Amino acid sequence: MADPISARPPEGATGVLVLADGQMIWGRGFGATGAKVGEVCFHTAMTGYEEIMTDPSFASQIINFTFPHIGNVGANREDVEAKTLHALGCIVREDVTAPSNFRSLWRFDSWLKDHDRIGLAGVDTRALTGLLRKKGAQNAVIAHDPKGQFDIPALIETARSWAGLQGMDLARSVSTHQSYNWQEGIWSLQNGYSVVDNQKGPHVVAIDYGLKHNILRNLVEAGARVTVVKATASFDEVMAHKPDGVFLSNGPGDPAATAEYAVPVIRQLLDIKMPIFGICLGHQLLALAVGATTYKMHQGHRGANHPVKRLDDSKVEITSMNHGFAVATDSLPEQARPTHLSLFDGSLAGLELTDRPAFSVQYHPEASPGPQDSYYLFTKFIDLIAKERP
Ligand SMILES: NC(=O)CC[C@H](N)C(=O)O
Repeated sequence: MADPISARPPEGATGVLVLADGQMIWGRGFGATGAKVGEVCFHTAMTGYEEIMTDPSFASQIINFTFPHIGNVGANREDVEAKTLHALGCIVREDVTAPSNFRSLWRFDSWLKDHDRIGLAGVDTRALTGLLRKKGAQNAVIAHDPKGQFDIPALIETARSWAGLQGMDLARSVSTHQSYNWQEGIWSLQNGYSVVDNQKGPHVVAIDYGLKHNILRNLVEAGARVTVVKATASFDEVMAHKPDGVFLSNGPGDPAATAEYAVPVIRQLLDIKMPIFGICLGHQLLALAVGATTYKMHQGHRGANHPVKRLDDSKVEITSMNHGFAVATDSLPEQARPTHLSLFDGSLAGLELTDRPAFSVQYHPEASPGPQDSYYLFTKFIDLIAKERP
């Protein structure tokens, strides 16, 4: 490798990804200018870049998209998973084109710029993915300057001195500050989003560690009346809403760090046999609450076609995944039964408690983006509540 400090950008480079080990990946910057530090990881979904960029689970992450054409349907108000973009930026193969979609409101690059997110185009994203598979997710800086002037030593230092996601609680920073009700169902081409009034349905309190809107929509479609509360809500604050069931959401960062304030609340909910359903970070927190441990994965799972084996009937669900931490299967206590396994690496993809009405999955059944094989889990939760709280 060339001396990283003296390596010059190729002609016309207006963007760069600087890895903590000093490697530089040059390209054409787009979106906002400046520099941002985070973890660079790769995502293999072929569609759904709006959902991915707005998913709060991607806070402090830079997404390297393996699909080469990203941004070509622009951005709209319907496909977002949160009010703003949460991924720090993205790396793409092809330059962003003008949007070609009747729903598009913004060009992808101006959408990034408006939300202070940096893009890097013209990168050999396959080679970068190869590097990330080999070395694992990397701490890095993504930078964009239209004049192509970069203080490389300073960027390397920023990437090197960033603490990394391990030990980092990010749920608190992306969570809502105030409780609110949610009534929107899932989107259809004919009707867009409809308001679903489930006043008589079971009341689900969703703890927002960084939740995605499509999870709330699926809970509503399954029949729940939904109230969202902040990540740091106490047991009493949760119970003040008189829940029939509690949902633990997905979210960014290290589950072991978020556990400090989330686990005591979950344990109290388990003690009163509250029906619980957790997704992704919520799954990890449920596992931590019963004494299991989590670990940081080498490269993580991020894509929309991850096969998962359902152990009860050996059926395979094709799932959407986005996680960089996982629950250590061998750390599960006796009363936590593995229900799903990743067919990519055998890691734990779901569990169920045998002595409490609680279950969780590591993947994203709300399928946003991705296949809808696992929508049934939302109904399973509502059925569980009906059984436990007739
Ligand atoms: N989507 C999520 O909830 C991600 C959970 C956790 N931050 C992880 O990376 O494993």
